[in-house]
Formats: sequence, C-alpha cells, structure tokens
Amino acid sequence: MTTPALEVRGLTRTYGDGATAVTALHGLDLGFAAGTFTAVMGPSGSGKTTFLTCAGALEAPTHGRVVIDGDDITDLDETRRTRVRRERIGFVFQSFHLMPYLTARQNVALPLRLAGRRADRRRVDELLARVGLADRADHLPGELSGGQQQRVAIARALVTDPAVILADEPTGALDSRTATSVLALLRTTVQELGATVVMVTHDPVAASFADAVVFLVDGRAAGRMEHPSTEAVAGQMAHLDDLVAAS
Ligand SMILES: Nc1ncnc2c1ncn2[C@@H]1O[C@H](COP(=O)(O)OP(=O)(O)OP(=O)(O)O)[C@@H](O)[C@H]1O
Repeated sequence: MTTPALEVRGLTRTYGDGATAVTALHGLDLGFAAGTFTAVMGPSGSGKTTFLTCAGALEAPTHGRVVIDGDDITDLDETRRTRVRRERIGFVFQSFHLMPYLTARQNVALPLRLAGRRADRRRVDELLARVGLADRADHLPGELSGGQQQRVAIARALVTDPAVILADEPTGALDSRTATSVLALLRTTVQELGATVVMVTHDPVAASFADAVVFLVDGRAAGRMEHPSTEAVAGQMAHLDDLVAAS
C-alpha cells in the first residue's frame, strides 16, 4: 500500500468545555491517496470546516492524529506546524486570500519566499501559464476577475509542490461558468501534475469533478461515493439532510 497524502485517525475536536462543549468531530478516520481529487460534503454543522482546519494544521485536534505524506504532524510545536503549512500543504479559499499589493507573479512566488527558498521565476511563470494567466503575471489581484484570482491562488497552492491541496469552497464566490473552468483546472492539476486535492463543498456540481466524495454527518464519516455524478451527490445530500432533520 502506498502512503496516503493525507490521513486523519481518530480525529476528535471539541470546542469549549462543560455544559456548552460542542464536539465537532467524533473520532474521524479518513485517508486520501496521492494523486486523487476528493470532495468532502455534509449538512451544515457536520464538521467539514473543522476537518479542514485540523488537517491543514491551522488548529490542533483534541484527540487523534493528522498524518501528511507519512509524517505525523499532530504534536509539532507552532514553529514546525507553520513550516508544514507553508511547505507541505497548499490552501485554496473561497475568498482567494491574495495579497492585494503583490502582482500575480509575486503572489505565486510568496510561499517560496516565506519558506526561505529561491523564487524560481521560470517555475512561477510555468504555473501561471498552466492556469491560463501567462499574460496577467504583472497584474494586481484588483485588476483580475474572480476566476482569474482563484487561478492565481491555485498556482500559489501548487508552487511548493505540496503533499496535499486543501480547498474550502473554492468556487463559492464564482458564477457557475467561471466555477466550472476553475473546477476543470483543479481536475487537470490532479491528472497532469499528480497533485492531491481535498475540497470541501456544498455544491453537487463541484463534487462531480472529484474522483470520490466523502460524506460527513455529525462529525463522523457517513459514506463514500466513487465517480460521483451531480444527481447522485444531490440525492445523497438530500437523504443526509433528512436524516439530520429527523434526529
Ligand atoms: N470555534 C468554534 N467554537 C465553538 N463551536 C464551533 C467552533 N467552530 C465550529 N463549531 C461547531 O462545530 C460544529 C461543526 O462546525 P463546522 O464549521 O466544522 O461545520 P461545517 O460542516 O463546516 O458547517 P457549514 O457547512 O455550515 O460551514 C458546529 O456545531 C459548530 O457550531
């Protein structure tokens, strides 16, 4: 068996304590093979964001392990966790999170600079070309459309060649045509570069671009669907929403 790009074992996250404690994740076990595109879906409050922030070393789990490409990062101190975030994980957020005063090229190069690595201009420009922005390298984010900004963010997420890219509703702020082209780009990134993408989404259309969907309900894994179609995912989500409403 090859080492998963990302694995969580017994992942538990409780917020607060005493009577007001909320357990967002209850011993979640999930593995994501390298070179795959997986969507994570579930009803509101099912723990998707909490999963992503724990897997992305943005917060520590209460119990359980987070393993990135075979390295257990759970007990690292804050300095090392920051390094893991910068060098082993790529992030793509709904609201792009680009630096407004840096050009597209400088934004893509930023993770390399923060990691103390030489910002290889050829690699940065190659990635900008790959995401279709060769002619926008010197533009500021404010001079780019939403879809173009998300393409810059995807190039930035790829620049360190991370073990895994974590995407949180990457098309949530885009119109459906632009969303489709950004999802197609994520798909080709996985196919052609062997990247590993884990994407939280509410959108069955977005999920249909993935190889598989993992469903969460109430902080627990609630099934997996291979080769998802929009209709099958929408049907499963409606079923899960009914289960939650009935509980
Ligand atoms: N910082 C926090 N403090 C207290 N409770 C929290 C915190 N973050 C999340 N929760 C609770 O944990 C549970 C899971 O939240 P989470 O945001 O992970 O769900 P989600 O599936 O991403 O939801 P949505 O689809 O609505 O974004 C919810 O009950 C939420 O209220």
